[in-house]
Amino acid sequence: MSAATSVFNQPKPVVSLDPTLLEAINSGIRPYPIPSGRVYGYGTAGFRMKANLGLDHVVYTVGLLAAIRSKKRNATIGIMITASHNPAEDNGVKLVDPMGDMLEQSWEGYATVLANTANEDMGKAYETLVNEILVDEIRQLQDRPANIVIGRDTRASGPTLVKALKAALDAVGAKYTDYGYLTTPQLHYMVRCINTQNTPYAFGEATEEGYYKKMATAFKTIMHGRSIKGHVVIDCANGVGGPKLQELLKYLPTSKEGGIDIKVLNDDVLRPEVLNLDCGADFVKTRQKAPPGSKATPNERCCSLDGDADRVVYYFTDSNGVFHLLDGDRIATLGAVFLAEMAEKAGLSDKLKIGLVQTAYANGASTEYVEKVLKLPVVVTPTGVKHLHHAAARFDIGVYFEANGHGTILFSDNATKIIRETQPKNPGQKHALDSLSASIDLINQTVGDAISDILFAEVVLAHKGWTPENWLNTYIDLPNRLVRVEVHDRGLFKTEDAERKLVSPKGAQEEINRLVSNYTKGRSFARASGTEDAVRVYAEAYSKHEAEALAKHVADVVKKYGAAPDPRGQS
Ligand SMILES: CC(=O)N[C@H]1[C@@H](OP(=O)(O)O)O[C@H](CO)[C@@H](O)[C@@H]1O
Ligand SMILES: [Mg+2]
Repeated sequence: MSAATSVFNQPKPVVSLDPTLLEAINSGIRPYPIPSGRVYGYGTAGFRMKANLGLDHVVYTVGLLAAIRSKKRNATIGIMITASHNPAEDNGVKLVDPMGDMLEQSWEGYATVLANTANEDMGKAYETLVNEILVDEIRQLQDRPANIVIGRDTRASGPTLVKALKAALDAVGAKYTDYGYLTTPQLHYMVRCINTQNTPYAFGEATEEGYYKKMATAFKTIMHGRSIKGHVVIDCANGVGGPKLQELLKYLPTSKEGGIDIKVLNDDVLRPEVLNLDCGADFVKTRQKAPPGSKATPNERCCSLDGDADRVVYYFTDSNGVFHLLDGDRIATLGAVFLAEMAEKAGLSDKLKIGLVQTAYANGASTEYVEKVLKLPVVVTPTGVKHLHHAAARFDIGVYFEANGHGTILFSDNATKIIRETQPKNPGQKHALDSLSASIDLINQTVGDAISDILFAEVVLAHKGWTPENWLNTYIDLPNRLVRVEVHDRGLFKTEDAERKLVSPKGAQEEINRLVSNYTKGRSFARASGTEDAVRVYAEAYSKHEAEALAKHVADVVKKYGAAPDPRGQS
């Protein structure tokens, strides 16, 4: 009998965990019951809700799952407590995988099952998951150590949630390091640093200081011989990005020293209730205006972070007082312009395949600019950073951004090796290779990082000698409109082709197609939101008036197909 057959013939062992462990799990969660009627789901960005609706229960269960994940991967796992751009009274929790990426999607189901388990069944549920995940015919991994790192934003509910989390980790004997306040991308950075230390891919030193030093060193290298015009105003949404940016400034040279002048706005973390209130990236992107507190003068470069500093948008007001947004699409094209130019100067155009990844929400004009002017390939994925991230990893240099400002740039191991091992033949080539090499360190490749994205954008603007107006004029955005439509059951709205076509309800897509064909440069799609109970409709067209009309008509189609069934049975 071959070894393989004998393994197949063995029944899977069933492991019973120590009853005192199960009792510890059950008693640890006792203070955190599920409020009646609550159902939780691990969504696009983990669990997110009003903090007082049983989030402590959910966080406890995330602690249990993190311990199992850590044992399974034999690596440190991250837990971030944040609700990003959402209101101050919300909070949330998400898991970070060993390389600093988001939790593997197939595990979201486990997270959802545990979160919806009643307190008295929690020990048993943990045991069931251990058997499903950590026990098989060949190995039993339940006794491996578990290591977790924790970060949180500045929300008032944070400390209580961390307490619930630690109760879970203590119950199962997991080791943990609580970093306290961190931006989301800083936590992703820590996880990757810890898991790559003493390897050829060591990412950096797993401390805040290590993060600032890595970024500042790369920034100084890449700035060599370039100078940034004027200053940049950064609105920190009164979130954790404020104090972290202030900290980074201690490591960065000012413009007099060949560096950058940053003016920090909205960094009040002592009043948690002002978080994301009339400020921040989401406010600016959705309202298409500067925060009311902004005192920006014409053409002053401004940008806004969100509450956990993983998103950024730029903007300015021109001399006629007109507001202009430079969103994620623009940051992506700016990065691509620079990297393509540097790759060419380094003589590596043929060796490094550079590509862009967008979602259907990217402005059609940006896609056309990348394909026709920059002559780079564009891949479109479903909404959600995890989809973009994976698609970007297939290029040597993959630039990905959602229009709302969340994104980063990935360099493959192959690209890193080529860039770092190519011997320059002249000073021009050396400068290009050094710039590419420093970009690898300046950009936080684990996840979108507003602070790192800003430094990179500033360097590129300096390199091109561009004002925000020059940047804006690289292409002209098609006027567009995003509408939120509440329907009876958003689950009815199913899509294909990277969410650009509805396959259900039957007949809806045909109606949308007919509408779109009436508009010059018209494009529109409808999809169910992954984070809100609604369907989103996006439309763009040649003029503002047309884009708005198209959005309204498509929203009407969605309303019609999404209406509640007639209770009398007549449709
Ligand atoms: C149109 C839009 O901005 N959608 C957002 C929003 O997703 P929805 O699935 O559309 O609700 O939240 C996601 C998580 O923050 C973010 O990744 C995404 O870009
Ligand atoms: Mg965020």
